[in-house]
This record gives sequence, C-alpha cells and structure tokens, in this order.
Amino acid sequence: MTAPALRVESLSVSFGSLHALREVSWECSGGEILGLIGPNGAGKSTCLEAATNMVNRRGRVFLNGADITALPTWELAPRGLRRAFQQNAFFGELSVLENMTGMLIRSQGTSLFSSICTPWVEAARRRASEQRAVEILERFSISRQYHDIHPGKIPYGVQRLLSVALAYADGAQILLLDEPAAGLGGEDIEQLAILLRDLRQEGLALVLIEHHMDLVMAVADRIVVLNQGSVLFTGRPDEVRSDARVVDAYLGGVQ
Ligand SMILES: Nc1ncnc2c1ncn2[C@@H]1O[C@H](COP(=O)(O)OP(=O)(O)OP(=O)(O)O)[C@@H](O)[C@H]1O
Repeated sequence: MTAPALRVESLSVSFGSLHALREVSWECSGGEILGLIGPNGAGKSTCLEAATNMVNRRGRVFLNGADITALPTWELAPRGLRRAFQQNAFFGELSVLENMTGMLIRSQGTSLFSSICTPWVEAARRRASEQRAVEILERFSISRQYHDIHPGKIPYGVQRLLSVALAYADGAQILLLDEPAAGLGGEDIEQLAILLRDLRQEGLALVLIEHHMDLVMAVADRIVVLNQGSVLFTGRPDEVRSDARVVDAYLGGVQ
C-alpha cells in the first residue's frame, strides 16, 4: 500500500499557556481533497504552520512515508509540499506574468557562475520559464488580459487564483490552501471548485482550510473538524453534516 502524500501525527502546539493544537493527526493522499474546518481559533492555520515547521511543535510529519519532521521549511517546497496563505502575497511592482516567471526561475535555482559566464543560457532559460508561466496562468484560468498588469489591479477572485498558481508553480505534489475562497462570491467560488477538482484529478493531494461550507462539502473527499485545538470528527462530508457534535460545535453557526 502506498503511503499518504502527507501525514501528520500527534501534532501539538502551545503559545504560552494556550494549547493551540493537541495531538492532532490526519493524512492526505494524492488525488484527494482533505477539508480542515472548525470555528475561528480552532487551530486550522496552526495545523499548516506545524506541518510545514513554521512553529515550534511536538509530533511528526511524513511526506510520502518519509519522516520530514526535522526538515526546515525552506526544504519542503522543493520536495513538492507547497502552501498558499490566507493573505495574498505578490511582488506588487511586478506584473502577474513576472510574478509567475520569477517563481519558476526561483524554484529552478540559478548559479552566479552561469549568470555571469553563460548569459545566453540564462536568457534561454528565462524565455522557457516565461513560456511555462503563461501555460500555468492559463491553466489556472488567469487569462492573457491580466498577464501584463500588476496583481493589485486584477479582480480579487483572479488574485486568489494567482495565489494558488504561485504555490503550485511547477512540481507541486501537495498543496496546503488556507481559505482560498475568502472574500469570493458565487461565480468565483464555482471557478475555484472546478480548479480544485482538476488538481485532484491531476493526482495532487490538497488540504483545504475553508469557512465556505458549500465549497468544502462539494469538493472534499474527507473532512477533519477541529475544535479548540483537537480533532472533533473525521469523515466524509455527509457524515460530518449529520454528526450532532459537529453541528453543535460549528455547523449550527455557519449553515
Ligand atoms: N503566533 C501566535 N501567537 C499566539 N497565539 C497564536 C499564534 N497563532 C495562533 N494563535 C492562537 O492559536 C489559536 C489557533 O489559531 P489558528 O489561527 O490556528 O486558528 P484557525 O482555526 O485557523 O482560526 P481562523 O478560522 O480564525 O483562521 C487561536 O487562539 C490563535 O489566537
């Protein structure tokens, strides 16, 4: 049996006297969307911080069965574990296309020697990256009319898609998405749902934090419900909807 793409085991995080996470475990496989839901302050974002070693934590994290608990955050993206944050973070002075191209060039790495001694090779690499950036943007439904504009000037729904596209870049295996639908309306949410299903179809493992219950219930294969730092329930969307404890702790307030 293949190991899950990402597995977190007994993650615990404390901020002073606050226990933000207590012994939280979940896993997500390739071709699966795992929803992480729960009330404000339940520990959802802290879960992603802990999974990516951005916060002091106890517990273990496995990537395709390999223990990556001790790996620093910056070593995770090259291994295919990527995260898109709650707040959009772009280079505001660069165009949408330059943001995407820059992300691809950065993920490939470039040596000073090569830049100085073989500038024609670098120029060819840059052209190839730009071409690939156009393909990725279009794959994420970010049409050419937006490519030469600063990210702050494009519609908010497209900005959220750009956040996911930048996290995806090239070679993502696991995408951790923190409220990608925050601030989006009906049509944009539909567009996002289509994209998430496409990425799942492609074989990615997707961990989705969301307060938009319609979106989570429509796309997630399994859902982990967090409450006060602990796992309250794990199950399929229909099971989550009908669990009295979940309705009581969370869904009663958002449905
Ligand atoms: N860096 C920090 N320092 C101190 N407390 C923190 C820190 N980060 C998070 N917390 C606290 O930990 C708890 C869990 O926060 P977290 O952001 O993980 O919740 P969440 O479920 O993502 O909430 P939301 O849905 O509002 O984003 C909250 O009480 C929060 O105030």
